[in-house]
Order: sequence, then structure tokens, then C-alpha cells
Amino acid sequence: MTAIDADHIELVYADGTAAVKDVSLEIPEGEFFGFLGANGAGKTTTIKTLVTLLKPTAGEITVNGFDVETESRSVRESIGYMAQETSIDGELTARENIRFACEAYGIPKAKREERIDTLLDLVDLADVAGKVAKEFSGGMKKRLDVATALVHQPPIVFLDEPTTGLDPKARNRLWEYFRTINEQGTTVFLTTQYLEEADQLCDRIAVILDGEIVAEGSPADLKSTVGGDVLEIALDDPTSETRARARTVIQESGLLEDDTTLETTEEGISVTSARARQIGPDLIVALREHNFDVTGFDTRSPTLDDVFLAITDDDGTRTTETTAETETESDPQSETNAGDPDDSTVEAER
Ligand SMILES: Nc1ncnc2c1ncn2[C@@H]1O[C@H](COP(=O)(O)OP(=O)(O)OP(=O)(O)O)[C@@H](O)[C@H]1O
Repeated sequence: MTAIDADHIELVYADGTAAVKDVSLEIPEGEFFGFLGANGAGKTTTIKTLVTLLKPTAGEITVNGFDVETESRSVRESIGYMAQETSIDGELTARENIRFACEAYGIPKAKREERIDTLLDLVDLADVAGKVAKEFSGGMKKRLDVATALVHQPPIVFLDEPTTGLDPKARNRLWEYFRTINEQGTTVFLTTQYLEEADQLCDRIAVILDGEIVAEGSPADLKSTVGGDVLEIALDDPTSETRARARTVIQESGLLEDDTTLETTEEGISVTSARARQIGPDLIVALREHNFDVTGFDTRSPTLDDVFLAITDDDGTRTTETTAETETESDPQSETNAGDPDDSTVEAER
């Protein structure tokens, strides 16, 4: 069965911002689905329409077979939703927070304590169950948040940027946990700004840019859009003339394969290729032999920016907008707070 079916949805905020434009999604039961996009791309707005918090301006949505508009209560009862903002109460202990969620979801009293213990174990907070949540680290709070979203054992879980702002260790623990619930059969809808996260977890990914889906496929499909790893070469005195000469040296090195793309960057040249890691050292040697002063080089995996660039290069129309979006990525929090749809969209709200 299809777990989430969104058909040509649109959402225009009261101030005229078209945050979601003609988005369609069909997510089968049991899938781990990633919704990837930069700050402001439209991820939160989309997720809020799916979980019945915002009414789409156009389009139809069913979740678990229920219509979000006419059967919103059934939708809400059959899903778990972890918002970007924490929903836990800092004054309550971990156990009390989960107990409160059990009460809210109407879990029968006889089952509550066992359910709470299972969840505390699953999110690895059993040892600190009696501590008040305000003393927890960011990662612990997020894990507690997930536990509270899952007390009613929903078949579908929506996670809105669950790991933004966490350190790698805390992030890895959450990933482990998401994998476990998905392996147990839960359909997961995850939004993220990080290609690596989507790559680690998701069966399938859709990339959203300015409210529209611009790419969809498995992580491998998306990476192949980029065409491999990226070797960034920095040159001393990277005038356009120096960079053009370096580019020629690289092109004539005999080391490049058909899949290679060369781009001129501010510091020098970037080389994208499935074999970037292997050919990197030889390219540097070739440049030095031609008297270029290479001041740095670094081979990295493709990022969300690279995927966007690869996508936008194809149709050539979005490059400027993409740059503007990705520049804001370093401060996710400020954008999140400023753009919370709950604050200002009376018309769009249910
Ligand atoms: N309440 C609102 N009123 C008007 N415009 C809004 C509102 N909330 C969000 N927007 C705008 O809608 C667009 C999509 O925002 P949205 O929060 O859905 O993006 P996002 O991909 O989830 O980004 P983030 O990572 O910051 O949460 C942005 O241009 C944003 O500024």
C-alpha cells in the first residue's frame, strides 16, 4: 500500500509566498524516504501539509489511506511527527515526558510503563530516565523527542531535520535508532539539508528547490548526477589567466576520464570525477611540473551544493538562486525561527 500519497500539492502563505509548487510524492509502506533541500526550500511547509498542520492551497493528500482534509484526526492518530522545535518539557524528567505523551495519545494505563521502558531503552536514555530534561544535551533532547513521537507505535514517522545542530556522535546514535524503527517496518519521511544523512539512511530521495522537486531517485542516482568525488585545487595567485593555464595542463595531463568535469573556482580549479581520489596526487605533480604553485588540495565527497549545482547546470536556469539558498545554510536556526508558518498564516491553518 502507499503510505503517503501527495498529488500536485501547492501552498501559498498569506503574504503571497509560494512555498510549495506542484509537489507530488508517492511513498510506499516501509520506505525510508528523504526530502532534501537547503534552508527555505520548502521542506517544513511540505511536511506540515502531510501531518495536517497546514492546509494545502491546492492538491490532494492521503496518509495511511486517510484524506488529510476530511480525515485529519485519523491521519494524526496514525503518524508520529518530530518537529524542528522540541516538544519536550524541560521541567519534566525523561520518563515523565514519555508518560505525558502516552496520556496524550491515549495509551491504556496498563500498557504505559512497559511502553515507556521499551522506548527509554531504544533511545538509550534508560540510565537518565529520572533526570529533568533541561539538563540534557541537545542530542539527548532530540532522542527524547523521537521517543515521545513514537509512543503510539505509528506506522509512519515524519522527522523534520532531526539532526540539525547535533555533533557527529549524537547524530550517529539517532541514525542508528531511525534505522532500527525502519527495519521494524515503520515508514520514515525525513527532511534534511545534508546529502550525507540522506545517503546513509534513505532508500529514495527527492530534492526540493524553491518549492519544486528538481530530482528524485536513490542516493546512488543522485550521486551519479554529480559524477563522483570533488578534488578542489587551490593555486597561489589565481588570476583568470593562471586558472585557464592550469585548466589546460589538467585537460592535457592524460589522467582524465570521460566522466570528468572541470570548474574554475575562486581559489583555483575543481575536478569532479569518479576517480578524483586516485588521480588527485598525479594531477598535483603535473601542475607543479608546469611551475604552478599549488597551495592546497582536498578531495571530498559530493555535498548537497554539488548536487544542486549538477542539477542546475543541466537546465542552466537556477544557478543564481541556488547560490543564494546555500549561503544561508550556516545558520539554520535563525531562518527556522523567522519562517515558522505557525506564527503568521491564519488563513492557511486548519
Ligand atoms: N509563515 C510564513 N509566511 C510566509 N512565508 C513563509 C512562512 N513560513 C515559511 N515561509 C517561506 O516559505 C519558504 C519555505 O519555507 P520552509 O520553512 O518550508 O523551508 P525549509 O526547506 O523547511 O527550510 P528550513 O530548513 O529553514 O526549515 C521560504 O521562502 C520561507 O521563507
